[in-house]
Amino acid sequence: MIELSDVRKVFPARRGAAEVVAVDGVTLSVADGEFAGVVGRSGSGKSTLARLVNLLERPTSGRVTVGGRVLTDLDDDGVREARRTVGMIFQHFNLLDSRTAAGNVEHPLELAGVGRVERRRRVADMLDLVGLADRHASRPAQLSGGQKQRVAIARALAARPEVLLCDEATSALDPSSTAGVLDLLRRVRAELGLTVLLITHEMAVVRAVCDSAVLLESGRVVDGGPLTDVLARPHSPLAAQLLPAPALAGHDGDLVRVTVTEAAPEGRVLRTLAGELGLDVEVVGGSVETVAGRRFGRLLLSVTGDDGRLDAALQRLRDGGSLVERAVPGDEPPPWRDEEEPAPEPVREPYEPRFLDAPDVQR
Ligand SMILES: Nc1ncnc2c1ncn2[C@@H]1O[C@H](COP(=O)(O)OP(=O)(O)OP(=O)(O)O)[C@@H](O)[C@H]1O
Repeated sequence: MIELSDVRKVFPARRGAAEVVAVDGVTLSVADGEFAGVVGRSGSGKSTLARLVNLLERPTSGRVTVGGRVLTDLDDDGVREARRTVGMIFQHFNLLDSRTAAGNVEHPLELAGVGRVERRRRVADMLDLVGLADRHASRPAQLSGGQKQRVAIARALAARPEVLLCDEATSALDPSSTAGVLDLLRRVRAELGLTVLLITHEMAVVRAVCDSAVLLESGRVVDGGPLTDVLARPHSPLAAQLLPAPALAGHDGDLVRVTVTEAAPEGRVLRTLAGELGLDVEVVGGSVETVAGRRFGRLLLSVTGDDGRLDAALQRLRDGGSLVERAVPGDEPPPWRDEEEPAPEPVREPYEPRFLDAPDVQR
């Protein structure tokens, strides 16, 4: 379980730059075994939030609890020890070039003082788990991006963490490697009962694997919850990013937004408007997808015909449980582009200070 209670992180002013409030009073709870996403535009505080969970950054104020232990009450030695219960994977893998896949997975176990026989056993188990047993002797340069991330996952899991933090873990991968890594994360979550906190700017990743998500804006949580709740809320800014259907100017008819759930499917809306009323209906945007095992969607219709009949029909549809409303151009922000490059990394302390001893560390 991860619990953040009113957590704030302020980076002090430096070299002429003003102070930055990166995380601004976040309260968040991720249950044992939950797969939770944190999304937001570049600079909204996602990575800082992830680094606060394992105290790579100490919060300026607030409380961080992982697995029942209040990390913010621990001294630096206590935090180093507790950090073993929190694995982390990164966009650029952070593997040691000079070591083989097996050597990389073994590294944190060496640092933790695990004996040689046990180390070897766990390395073999972990490489097997991520499907890379036959590449144990390969060096990172000989592996694809997806394989490197699998090694990084094996390394993160070798110390048997309770929590796995994934910071843009698929952002450097092509779509098929992304799908493979997400499948693997889903599988290890199920097999090992892990709690996963996944930081991403890619909505497709959230739709594919998360049970819940929060939307960060300027360091604050502005929306969130189980995806099945979020996607059923017509005015959710997070749903507008997960299944975008923004109203754009340039359509002849009246715009109607339909929120699609299994309890409120779009069929009745289309049958009523087009079939019963004979209005001219065109789908001008949106999508319907399976998320968290259920069918959800947001559709934007352009409806041409008698205005008064349309209003009466929308009211009747709402009374019958359909989620419909008039939309006007610009009433919700356009989606962030999935391919949007995250901003350059700010200078940060490394994941594991002792990795710095290695001359070939990649960051
Ligand atoms: N070590 C640091 N020192 C100063 N400012 C920092 C530091 N780390 C992050 N920031 C600032 O905090 C804000 C949030 O940054 P953060 O990297 O957490 O956002 P993000 O949502 O992860 O962005 P991205 O998706 O681009 O990685 C930004 O304004 C960033 O410049």
